[in-house]
Amino acid sequence: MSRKNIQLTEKLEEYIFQKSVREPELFRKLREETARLAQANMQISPEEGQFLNILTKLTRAEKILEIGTFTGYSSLCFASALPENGRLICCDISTEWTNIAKRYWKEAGLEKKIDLKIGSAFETLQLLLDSKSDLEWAPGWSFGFASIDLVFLDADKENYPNYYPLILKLLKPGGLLIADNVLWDGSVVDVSHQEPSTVGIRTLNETIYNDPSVDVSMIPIADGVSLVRKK
Ligand SMILES: C[S@@+](CC[C@H](N)C(=O)[O-])C[C@H]1O[C@@H](n2cnc3c(N)ncnc32)[C@H](O)[C@@H]1O
Repeated sequence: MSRKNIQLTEKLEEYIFQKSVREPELFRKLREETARLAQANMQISPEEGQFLNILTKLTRAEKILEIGTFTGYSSLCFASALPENGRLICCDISTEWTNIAKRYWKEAGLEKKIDLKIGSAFETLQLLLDSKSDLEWAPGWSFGFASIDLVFLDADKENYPNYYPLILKLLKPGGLLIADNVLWDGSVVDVSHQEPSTVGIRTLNETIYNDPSVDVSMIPIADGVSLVRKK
């Protein structure tokens, strides 16, 4: 019985890209623009983006929350997979980076499906949980307990454990949390790494593993992605 995942050589990675990634031209343009930023490595890969896109379609998610938008690559992947009546709520602390995202939402014709909340993720999660009626930045939608189909977590890693209980409350039963960077470039298994980001990710991974209220699968795609289904 094997517990081994295939080791990806550069050649195999290239093969996966060549034979599976169908990246729209506009998405590629955003990657090129983001590559000029010093923080470009925060952007998800096209392979992961396509994975998020297919998960959105498979789950038939209609209401998605993204925590950590940056210049918008993952948001394009989610919004382009939403049905006509679907909505993506994006949350980030940076107007500078999300202004880039906004340009691409417009160019992709997806801006009417996306609402942006600038502010700390913790505050936004609380706001969504406490709100019974329309929020001025997300008109026409109600939130609160068990109101969201899918959450993508890709912001400040040290706070992942603080976000988790709020996310679980916001998710509908059967809803999906997609947590990004759960392998954190391998540092989760290296005890010499005790920086807050690594500790945050380790704590989240442990919490999810011990949480009987969810199903989980940790997938070695990109920097590691956990799929967490609320029972
Ligand atoms: C890894 S990037 C997100 C990448 C993005 N998903 C993409 O596809 O390009 C993380 C983002 O989280 C944002 N962020 C950091 N701390 C945050 C916080 N406390 N609340 C909300 N967003 C935060 C950063 O501004 C940054 O844009």
